[in-house]
Amino acid sequence: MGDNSSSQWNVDFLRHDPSNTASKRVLVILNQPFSAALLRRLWNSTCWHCCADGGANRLVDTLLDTAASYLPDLVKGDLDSLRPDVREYYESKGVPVVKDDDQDSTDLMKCVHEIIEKERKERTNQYEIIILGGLAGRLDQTIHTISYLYKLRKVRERVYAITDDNVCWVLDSGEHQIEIDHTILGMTCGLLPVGIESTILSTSGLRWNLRDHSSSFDGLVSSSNHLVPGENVWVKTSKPILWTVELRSSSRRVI
Ligand SMILES: Nc1ncnc2c1ncn2[C@@H]1O[C@H](COP(=O)(O)OP(=O)(O)OP(=O)(O)O)[C@@H](O)[C@H]1O
Ligand SMILES: Cc1ncc(C[n+]2csc(CCO)c2C)c(N)n1
Repeated sequence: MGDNSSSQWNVDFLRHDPSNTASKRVLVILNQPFSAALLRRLWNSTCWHCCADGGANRLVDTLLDTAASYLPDLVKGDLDSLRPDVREYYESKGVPVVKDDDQDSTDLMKCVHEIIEKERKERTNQYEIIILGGLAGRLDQTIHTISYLYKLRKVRERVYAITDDNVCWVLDSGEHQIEIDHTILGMTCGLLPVGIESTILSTSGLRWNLRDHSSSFDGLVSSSNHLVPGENVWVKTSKPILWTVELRSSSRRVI
């Protein structure tokens, strides 16, 4: 959380056997397409599940006749996208559907506020937050998701955004060890200097490494970089930077 410390990262929440760590994570489902395979993996590695408004439509439409086995703990938002049939379905199953009309915060923000409230009530440590969706589709929403990752990094340890194609999170200023599971992650990755003037980057474990090199949005942007088989990644950055890595296409299909 912005203290220039050294952090360890992994994507254990994408593994098949994460049940021992599910209790520390929560899932926010946005209104964007996702595969049933990805949803099931994330569901099993999280202990609380919230749909942002039309995210509930996606859940029902993706799970079809297995929807009753994956009931969310909450549907929250301004509810302008939630279909009446989906609302009726979840209400009939006892799922709380909560309308929040605030026009200065997005449905994603409304869900995160619920997580903060949950932590306050439980007097528990912070949950890790997995955001499903929000990285494609409307550009304003996509940029909002990334901006929110940046804002949340100031107050929370771990927030990830994931789709069938990518997983990304903000690496705060400091050093980062990123454990790479090559059975889950694809080859391509990027270090994207979003929202900062510039950063000084050093890396190892990439095909194209940098050493004390300046990176900025109107200068060097490390896109289309590659992971190296068998290696983990190390990043040192003087300013927060967005780390993104492609998911292996097989992890979208296998449940
Ligand atoms: N086209 C999109 N591209 C990227 N993210 C999206 C898109 N549509 C929705 N989302 C994400 O899903 C959440 C719920 O979306 P929904 O469609 O239900 O409501 P919205 O009215 O589009 O969003 P909001 O009310 O937050 O502006 C949004 O807050 C956003 O994070
Ligand atoms: C400066 C400014 N720009 C845009 C919005 C619009 N807006 C932002 S979040 C939100 C809620 C969507 O469910 C809406 C309508 C605003 N309020 N203030």
